[in-house]
Amino acid sequence: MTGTRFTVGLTGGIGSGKSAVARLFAERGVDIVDTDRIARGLTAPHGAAMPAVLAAFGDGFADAAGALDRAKMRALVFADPAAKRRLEGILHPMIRDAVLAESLLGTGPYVIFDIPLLVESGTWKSRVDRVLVVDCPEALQLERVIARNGLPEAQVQAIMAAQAPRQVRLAAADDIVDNGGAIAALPPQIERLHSRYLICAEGKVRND
Ligand SMILES: CC(C)(COP(=O)(O)OP(=O)(O)OC[C@H]1O[C@@H](n2cnc3c(N)ncnc32)[C@H](O)[C@@H]1O)[C@@H](O)C(=O)NCCC(=O)NCCS
Ligand SMILES: Nc1ncnc2c1ncn2[C@@H]1O[C@H](COP(=O)(O)OP(=O)(O)OP(=O)(O)O)[C@@H](O)[C@H]1O
Repeated sequence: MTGTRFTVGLTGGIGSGKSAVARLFAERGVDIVDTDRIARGLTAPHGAAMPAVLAAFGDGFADAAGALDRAKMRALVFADPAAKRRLEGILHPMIRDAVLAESLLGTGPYVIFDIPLLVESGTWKSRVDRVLVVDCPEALQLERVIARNGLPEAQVQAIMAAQAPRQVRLAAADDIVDNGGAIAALPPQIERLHSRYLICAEGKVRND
């Protein structure tokens, strides 16, 4: 990637700790572009994707306020790969455009794209300078998501089955954050990575 700021693609399976890691970079002044946040905005009441989503899936997928009924859509797409492809076909191009637009706005030393599906989607790898994977054992992902969302174990398993396996994601990593331990183990790892990324960002500015 040339002509843009140094960009890190942050990824990891559901519940691996991407948001916790992104927060620590944000505290250090790094710009974060979060695709889950963008996707939620697109499917909020009057969100830009809602007309296309309802045309494809039916008005029954909107709640009373006109937002996406997320629980209903979650139950559908993680049980029906064709429906998942249809939803992604609507949302992913809109998410991609919004990410690239938002990345131009920040003023931090570099930018992190928080993209759960970076490894799966194929389109992002060439748009980031480094891939940072947040890793933890799958049993911990399961435990943390159930504790956070109260989702049934089978539904979390279905979401994990729709994502790249841990080893495939790790094979795509330039850098890895180990989140298999306590939250307190994160800051020293983020501090080390941040120091290195600042040097990379500086180098990129000089070479541009
Ligand atoms: C299916 C939806 C409605 C479920 O909403 P819900 O509020 O339960 O989940 P939320 O959006 O907070 O996502 C939570 C996590 O689910 C996983 N996930 C979401 N979408 C997908 C997907 N298409 N494939 C695999 N995993 C996914 C990610 O790990 C994500 O971090 C929602 O995730 C959605 O609109 N997904 C399609 C858009 C998409 O692919 N988003 C991923 C970021 S690009
Ligand atoms: N090291 C840890 N120890 C205990 N709990 C943790 C740890 N890291 C994260 N968590 C908790 O696990 C849950 C998932 O973490 P987080 O939301 O950061 O993951 P995520 O990868 O962003 O998830 P998603 O893919 O669903 O957006 C949160 O409730 C978070 O507080």
